[in-house]
Amino acid sequence: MIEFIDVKKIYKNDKIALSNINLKIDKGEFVFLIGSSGAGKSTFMKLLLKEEEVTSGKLIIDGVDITKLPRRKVPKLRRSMGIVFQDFRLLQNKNVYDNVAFAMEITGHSQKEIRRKVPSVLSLVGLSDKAKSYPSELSGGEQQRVSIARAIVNNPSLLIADEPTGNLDPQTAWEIMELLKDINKRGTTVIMATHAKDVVDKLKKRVIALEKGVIVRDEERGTYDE
Ligand SMILES: Nc1ncnc2c1ncn2[C@@H]1O[C@H](COP(=O)(O)OP(=O)(O)OP(=O)(O)O)[C@@H](O)[C@H]1O
Repeated sequence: MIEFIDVKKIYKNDKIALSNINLKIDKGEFVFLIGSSGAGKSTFMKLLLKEEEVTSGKLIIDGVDITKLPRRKVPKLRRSMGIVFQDFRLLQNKNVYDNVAFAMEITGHSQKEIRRKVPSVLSLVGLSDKAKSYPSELSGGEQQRVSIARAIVNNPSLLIADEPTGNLDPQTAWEIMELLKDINKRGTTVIMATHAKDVVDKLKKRVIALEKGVIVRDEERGTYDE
């Protein structure tokens, strides 16, 4: 469970990126984070990842206030989260299998565990036949599937997706949304920042709308516009 209590984020240049953020996200929820450019969506996600520090307030994840978490415990926090970006961010010199395997290697898994887990995750995202392909040989949708496989291979409890369909054509975007829905059904909490009105309107999940750093709307089964 995630809880923001009076969270404020002011960047070093005095820019107030988020203020008065109070919300709870239960385990297993699917949440869309919407808002125009500069509204604070990326900042919201960076605070969860502890890539940026909260200026004031508390941010509690599974009972721990991460604003007080010592540096040495940050890697463990990040291991409990998977992250997917709009631009995929795959390692171009590694094939599909190795891109996913690498995420397990850097978190200290054995080769035996890797050989067991990577094929099952590639199968889950529908890429078993592309294991030996390099990112440059894949379509955008396939590259996003690899990045999702990499994000979930360590069984994170939270998946953070920053505009995951932003670079994809509408049909491919829907396929990626189906995959994210599947992953959510298996118990992973999903927080997805998006500008994709059609996706938000169709899925009818919780919608948290930010405007100039404050929450202006928080609706169960919400839509993109009010
Ligand atoms: N490192 C930084 N230093 C100073 N100001 C920043 C920094 N990062 C973001 N900001 C500012 O904080 C505000 C919120 O930015 P943020 O990136 O969270 O918005 P966003 O909703 O994710 O936008 P987009 O949809 O364009 O990604 C903006 O005014 C931005 O200029």
